[in-house]
Amino acid sequence: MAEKKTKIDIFSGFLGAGKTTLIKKLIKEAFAGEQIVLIENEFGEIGIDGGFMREAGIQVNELNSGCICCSLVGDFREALKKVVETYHPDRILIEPSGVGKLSDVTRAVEGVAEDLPVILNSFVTVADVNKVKMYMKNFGEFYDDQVSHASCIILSRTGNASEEKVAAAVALLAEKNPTATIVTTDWTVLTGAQIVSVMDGKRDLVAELLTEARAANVAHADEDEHEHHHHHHHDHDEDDHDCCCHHHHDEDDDEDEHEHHHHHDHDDDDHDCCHHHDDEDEDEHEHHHEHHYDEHGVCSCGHHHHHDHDADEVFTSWGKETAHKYSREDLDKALHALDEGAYGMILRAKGIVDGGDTWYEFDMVPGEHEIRPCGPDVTGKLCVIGSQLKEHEIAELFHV
Ligand SMILES: Nc1nc2c(ncn2[C@@H]2O[C@H](COP(=O)(O)OP(=O)(O)OP(=O)(O)O)[C@@H](O)[C@H]2O)c(=O)[nH]1
Repeated sequence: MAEKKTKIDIFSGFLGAGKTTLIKKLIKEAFAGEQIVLIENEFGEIGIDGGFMREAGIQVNELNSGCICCSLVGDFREALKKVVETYHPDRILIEPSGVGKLSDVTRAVEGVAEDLPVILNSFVTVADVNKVKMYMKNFGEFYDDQVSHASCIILSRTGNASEEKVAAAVALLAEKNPTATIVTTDWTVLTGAQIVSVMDGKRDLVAELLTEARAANVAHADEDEHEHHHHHHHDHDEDDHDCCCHHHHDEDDDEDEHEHHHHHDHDDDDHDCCHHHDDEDEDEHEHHHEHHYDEHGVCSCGHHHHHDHDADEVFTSWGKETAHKYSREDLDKALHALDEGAYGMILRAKGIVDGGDTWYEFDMVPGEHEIRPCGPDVTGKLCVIGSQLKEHEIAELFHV
């Protein structure tokens, strides 16, 4: 009997895009009968997402480290091997850091997957419909890499977006990746199974139509030859038209083609985090070299980093554990303040804190935030990610 192969699905997406939300939905709605292992790589000092996954009883291997490709090749090889050999799961979901390059992740997974009974099933990229333009402009090096290497792109927050906004996002994404299926329907009205069938490539209408057209051509050629007039009906309403073509990611994708936009362009109408930096000189946009992997000669992933930037050269994170108590109003005020620009370019903040009577979890991305009551944790945790973070001021803002 053939050995069962574990499917590997990689969920990439920029900070706050909605990866965790999507994974939660799929685990609940689509993977209920399957044995799932989630491997996360949180960018940031405190991996807050680990908490809820642990609650859900799912094995989490958190790899808290800046350089995603390095940590993947180092810890990840072992983690993946161990997970496969110990659990023989049906699927392994990998959620890399929001600022990791998908190409680094997929290459690392492909490398370690060769000797294991696994198949790389999908490379999904979650993209916030409201931020496609802004992130492409400001963080193209990371963002475009995630977009162009995806086999399936799932737009988040389309429920509140206008048709024009969705169309504009699709046009930009399709330009960078003409072959990926782009899911535009608000995912709250889709079932998890519908989303998984797109990820698994079962419902690729373009492929179905191409197959149909090809079959029709053959049929016509046949007819011409034999002057027969049989009607060849090709029935494609079954879901088993498994076209694998869109899972191929030719290695000739030229990474050097990625432009390194680090200026802060703000001429769009999107909510953006950066509108307070218009007067910045492009060159002034610093690249923190605190975690410069070049000083070790070669990064352990073996990739050349000459013109590339590691995520942690551009993005930094600030994290604190705290027993401080925050009212909902305190949090609301602090999260609004973070979005004003005075604390650096904040791309993401999240945390779980003691609120006195209850605990609160919060999530912030540029232009919006959410505060939810939740159960207590062992201590409060705060995490802020962005570039040019004013750490001292952020600490003061949160009274820590
Ligand atoms: N309205 C709406 N909110 C969403 C959607 N997707 C995500 N969010 C919210 O956006 C915030 C961030 O979502 P996450 O799922 O944590 O995003 P993530 O990509 O895992 O973020 P990182 O942890 O930074 O990698 C949360 O407050 C979510 O509730 C969506 O489709 N619609």
